[in-house]
Amino acid sequence: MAIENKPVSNDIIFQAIMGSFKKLNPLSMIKNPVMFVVEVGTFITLILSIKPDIFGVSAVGRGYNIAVFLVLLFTVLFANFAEAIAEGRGKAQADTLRKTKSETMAKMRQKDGSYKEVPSTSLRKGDIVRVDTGEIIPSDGEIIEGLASIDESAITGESAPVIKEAGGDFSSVTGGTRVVSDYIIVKIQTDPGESFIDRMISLVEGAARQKTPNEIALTTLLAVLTLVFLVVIMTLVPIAGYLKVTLDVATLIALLVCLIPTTIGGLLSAIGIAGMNRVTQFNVLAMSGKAVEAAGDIDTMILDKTGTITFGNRMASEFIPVTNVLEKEVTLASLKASVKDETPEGRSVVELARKLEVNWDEKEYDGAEIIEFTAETRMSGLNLKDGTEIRKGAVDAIKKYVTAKGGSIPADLEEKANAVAKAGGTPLAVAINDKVYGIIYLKDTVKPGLKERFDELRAMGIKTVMCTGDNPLTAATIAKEAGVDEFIAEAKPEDKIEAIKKEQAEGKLVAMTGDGTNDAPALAQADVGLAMNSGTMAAKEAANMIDLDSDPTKLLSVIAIGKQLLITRGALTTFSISNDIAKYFAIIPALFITAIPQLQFLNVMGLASPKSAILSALIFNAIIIPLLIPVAMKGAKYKAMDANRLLSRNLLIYGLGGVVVPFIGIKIIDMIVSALHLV
Ligand SMILES: Nc1ncnc2c1ncn2[C@@H]1O[C@H](COP(=O)(O)OP(=O)(O)OP(=O)(O)O)[C@@H](O)[C@H]1O
Ligand SMILES: [K+]
Ligand SMILES: [Mg+2]
Repeated sequence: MAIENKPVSNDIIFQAIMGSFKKLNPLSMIKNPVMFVVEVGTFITLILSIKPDIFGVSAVGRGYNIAVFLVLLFTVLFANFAEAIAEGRGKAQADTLRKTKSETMAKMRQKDGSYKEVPSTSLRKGDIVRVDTGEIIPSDGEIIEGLASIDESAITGESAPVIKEAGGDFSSVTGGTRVVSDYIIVKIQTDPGESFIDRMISLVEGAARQKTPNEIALTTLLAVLTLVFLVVIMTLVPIAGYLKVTLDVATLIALLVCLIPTTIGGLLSAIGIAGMNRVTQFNVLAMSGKAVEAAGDIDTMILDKTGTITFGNRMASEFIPVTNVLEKEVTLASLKASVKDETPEGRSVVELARKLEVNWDEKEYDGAEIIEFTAETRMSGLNLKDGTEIRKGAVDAIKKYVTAKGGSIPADLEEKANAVAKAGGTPLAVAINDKVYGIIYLKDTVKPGLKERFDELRAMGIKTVMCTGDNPLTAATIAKEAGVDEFIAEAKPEDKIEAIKKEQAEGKLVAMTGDGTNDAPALAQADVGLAMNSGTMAAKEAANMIDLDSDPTKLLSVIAIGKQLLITRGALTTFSISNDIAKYFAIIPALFITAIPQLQFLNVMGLASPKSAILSALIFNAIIIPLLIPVAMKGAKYKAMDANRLLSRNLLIYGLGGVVVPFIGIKIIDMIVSALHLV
C-alpha cells in the first residue's frame, strides 16, 4: 500500500529532532509570530548568561539567566519538534511514493507509425505510447485504443486489478501503474514533473501546503494577543519600581513568555499538517487544507449517479422490442446504433448483439457519419450515406428526435422503458429514422453499504442529492436503493452546476462527488469537489480531493476529519489561553510578596521563592507543548454530536482544564526545583 498508517518510526523522530534545530533559523521562525518573540527572548537571555550586567546592575546571578535561557531554548525547540514530527509522516510517505516512480522505458509512436523506446521522463503532453502486458504505464494519459486490466496498487493500495478502456469514464490511466493483461495505446496528458504521482508526493510532503484562511485568522489573533501582553509586561516595570521591587530583564522575558499563547502558537501548524495526514491515511488526496476545513462545515452533498453511486459499468443485458417489432429487429437496430460507439455502453451493446448472433454487413456503414455520444444530446448513432439516421439514447431524447421527424411514439414504449427504470436499469430507446424499435436495458449495480453511510450523513444534518443524466424513474429507484434524500434526473452538466449554485446562494457549503468529464465543471464549482480515482483526468483535475478507493461515502470520513481539525484547533486555543491566565495568577503574587507581605493570602500556591515560581511556570510552559503533541497529531476526541453540545463539552474540558492544570503542574515543578536547589 502506498499510503499507510505506519507508527512513527525512530528514523522519523531522529529527522524531527534535526529539523527542530534547523527550524531555529529566524527567517523561517518569523512566520510564527508567537514563537518568534520567544526566540528573541532566548537570544537576549543568552547574552545575559554571558554578560549578566549588560542592561545594568542585576540582582540575579548568572545561573538564573542560564536557566531561563535553557528553558526558553527548549520551548522553541519543542514547538519546532511538533511541526517537524507532523511533517515527518508525510515525508516518509513521499519517500515510499518516490520508489514507485522509478524511471521506466516507454514505447513511443513515431511519425511513421512505428514504436521507439524512449525514457519515460522524456514524454510530453500529446505523445502516444503503447503499453503491453506486464509493463508499467510511463505517465498519466487517456486510453485511445484498447482495453486492459490494470494493477493500480502502487497508488491506491488496492490489489484487485481494474478494467480500463478507451471512451467513457474509465479511460484515464496513471503513470506508475501496471498493465496485467492485454495492451493499450495511451495518449500522454501530462508533462514531466506534473504527473499524478508527482502531485501526490508534493501533497503528502506538505511542500505545497498553504495556511488556510482559518489558520491565518488565528495566527493574526495570536500575534495581537502577544502584542497586548508585551504592553502588559512593560507597564509592570513602573509599577514594580514604585513598589521597590526590581524585575530583572530575564524575569520580564520569562513572564512575557508565560503569558503569550505559546502552547497554541507552538502546536498550530502541527495541527494543520496532522489533519492533512489523517485525510491521506483514508486514501484521500486533499489538494488544500482549505478543502478539508470546508468539508468540516458541509451542509449539502451532491452526487453523480453512474460511477459514483453505482459501479458505473452499465452493460446492455436485454433488447426489448415494442409491439409489431421482432426481437431480432430491435437487436439489429441497436447494433447499428452502436457499431461506432466507443463508450463502454456502446461496446456492451455490440457485444450482446453479436452474442445473440446478429450481424451487420460492414459494407453498409462504409462512409457513414458517426454521431458520438454527448452528455448534452444524450444520444449516439450513425448517419448512413443513403440518408438513413440511426439513433439510440435516453428515452425522452429519442422521443423528441422521432417526433421532430414526424414519427409516432409506439403506445407501449413508455411502459417498457418504465419497467427497466423501475428495476433501477437505464433504458435506451432505439430508432431508425422516424421509427422507434424498442429499448436497450442497461444494467448497473449500486455500490454496497451506501445506505448506512447516507443515514449517518443525515444524522449530522447533511442533505444528500443525487444528480443524474438518467430518467426520473431510474433515478428514483437508485435514489431509494442508495438512500439519498433527494434526486435530480435528466440533468445536463450545466444543471449540476445550477444545483450547486442554488444551494450556495442559500449560504450553504456544498460538496460534490463525481467521476465523469461532464462532472468536472460541477466539481470545480463546489466548495469540496471529490473525484473518484476511477474517473476521468478532467474530473480529477477539477476536483480539490481525489478518493483513491472511488468510494463516494469517503466524504463522510473527510467531513469528520475536517470537523475534528476545527475542534482540535479551537480546543487547544482555549486550553492555551486559559492556561496563560492561570499562570499569571500563579506567579504575580509570588513576585510581589516580598515587597507587600499583605499579598500573602493571594499566594495560595505557596511557591518556594519568586525565582523558583518564575522558573517553574516557565518550565511548565515549555513541557506542556510536547505533552500536547499527541492531541495535536491525533486530533481532539470527536463524536458525531450536535455542534452546540460539542462546544460546551470542549469549553468545559479544555477551558476548565486549562485553568486547573497549571496550578498543579507549577506546584509540582516548584517542589522539585526548590528541593534540588536549582535557584
Ligand atoms: N453511449 C450512449 N449512447 C446513447 N445514449 C447514452 C449513452 N450513454 C448514456 N446514454 C444516455 O445518456 C444519459 C446521460 O448519460 P451520462 O453518462 O452523461 O449521465 P450523467 O449525466 O453522467 O449522469 P450519471 O453519471 O449520474 O448517470 C444516460 O442516462 C443515458 O440515457
Ligand atoms: K505561554
Ligand atoms: Mg457520469
